[in-house]
Amino acid sequence: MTQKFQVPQQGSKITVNADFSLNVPDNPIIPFVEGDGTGVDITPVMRKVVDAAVDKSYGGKRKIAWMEIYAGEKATKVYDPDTWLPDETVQAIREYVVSIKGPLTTPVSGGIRSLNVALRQMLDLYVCLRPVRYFKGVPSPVKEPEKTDMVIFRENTEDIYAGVEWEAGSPEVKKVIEFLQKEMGVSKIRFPESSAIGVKPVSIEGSERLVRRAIQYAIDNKRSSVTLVHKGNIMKFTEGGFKKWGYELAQREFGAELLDGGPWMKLPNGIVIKDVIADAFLQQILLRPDEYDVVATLNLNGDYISDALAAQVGGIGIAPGANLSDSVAMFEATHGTAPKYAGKDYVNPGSIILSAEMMLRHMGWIEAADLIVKSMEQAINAKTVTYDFARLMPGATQVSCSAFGQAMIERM
Ligand SMILES: NC(=O)C1=CN([C@@H]2O[C@H](COP(=O)(O)OP(=O)(O)OC[C@H]3O[C@@H](n4cnc5c(N)ncnc54)[C@H](OP(=O)(O)O)[C@@H]3O)[C@@H](O)[C@H]2O)C=CC1
Ligand SMILES: O=C(O)CCC(=O)C(=O)O
Ligand SMILES: [Mg+2]
Repeated sequence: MTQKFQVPQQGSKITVNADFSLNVPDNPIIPFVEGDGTGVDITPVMRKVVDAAVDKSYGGKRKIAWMEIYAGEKATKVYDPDTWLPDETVQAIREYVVSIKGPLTTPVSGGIRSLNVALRQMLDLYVCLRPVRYFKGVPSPVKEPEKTDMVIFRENTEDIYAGVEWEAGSPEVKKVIEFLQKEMGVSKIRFPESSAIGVKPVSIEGSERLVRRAIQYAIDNKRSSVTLVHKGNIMKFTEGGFKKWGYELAQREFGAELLDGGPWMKLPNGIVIKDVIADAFLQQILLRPDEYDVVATLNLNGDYISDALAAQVGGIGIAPGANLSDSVAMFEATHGTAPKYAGKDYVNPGSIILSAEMMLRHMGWIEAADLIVKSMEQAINAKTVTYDFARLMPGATQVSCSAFGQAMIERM
């Protein structure tokens, strides 16, 4: 099949060195996936804002050569009705090293499995990095939102999220149940005739590489603690394993020592390694958010925690993220396609813009990244905001998705 996307003439590839540092040319080719639903609204605004920030910061010396690649509904139109995630899209994300994507729809119950999850698994993007911080002036449901300043490291390739499951009533699930009952002695499946079954794989390697990245991040960014969030009291070998392997790694690779007899630990530089059970964590982040800093957790917990923490600082309209392997980085918003608002130029583009801000920082284009943060802070300060903030912000001027991007550009 001939390649469906156009490689820009003017740009060149970002490359990776043996130590995983990047060589970023002045005109890097950055692949982007527009995304389904509100992707058509937020992705073009993100590109405009990024182009303006780069132009203002480097006076034309640097410029991104955007390259559209396809996934989701748009891929079914560009390729054929059954092609949701073309091989060449996956290959481009791998080859061009740094990319950004809009949200992709996953139907509930039947239909295709998540393309987002598939991308993370196929490219082994094992870290889902989601920083959560407060922007002054953003309306929040908590009294002191500025106390929430956490960086989530969510394991991105394993867990019940990996999608190993069988439908109720299927011949496959019957086989699995029979195996569990007859060969594994499982007697606790409450309704064996009508159960669907899912499997939760959690490995030592998968847990260790995630916790390693979280601890290294805490060290590099002078953070105060790393908290392992798990449900290890109930799921002893999977979530409990994650906690155990996390502590062991901290001790073995980072020289952590027991704190007051354990189980909490302390690194030689004072960073505390601790753990908390997931349900308790979800109430403590509301009551005492300042006790948490870097958070390392499994895939499903991380999904829930991301949206919950985002709400504390104003909602998923400004919650950015990155999916990372050792070499490849694919940036994306925390939120989904918000289908009811699709194509209405209505939603907040802040989340994908801040994901692009993370991308620029990752590329070492710090000045442009800083300019994005500054202009967003100023637009919010001027109470020029999209519906999600305006409905909670007395005296705000509600603007469209594209007008919010424009308001940022005017403040650069
Ligand atoms: N990485 C990805 O691509 C992701 C994809 N998805 C997929 O997206 C689809 C829809 O999922 P759903 O559960 O509705 O979750 P969404 O995150 O798409 O939307 C939930 C709610 O969040 C608010 N919201 C979402 N985006 C924005 C934005 N840009 N600005 C302001 N508010 C926003 C809206 O709240 P309100 O109604 O209050 O205005 C919206 O109704 C599903 O198919 C899901 O699988 C979900 C998450 C991530
Ligand atoms: O893949 C999806 O559709 C949902 C993913 C999601 O909610 C997330 O990664 O935060
Ligand atoms: Mg989610």
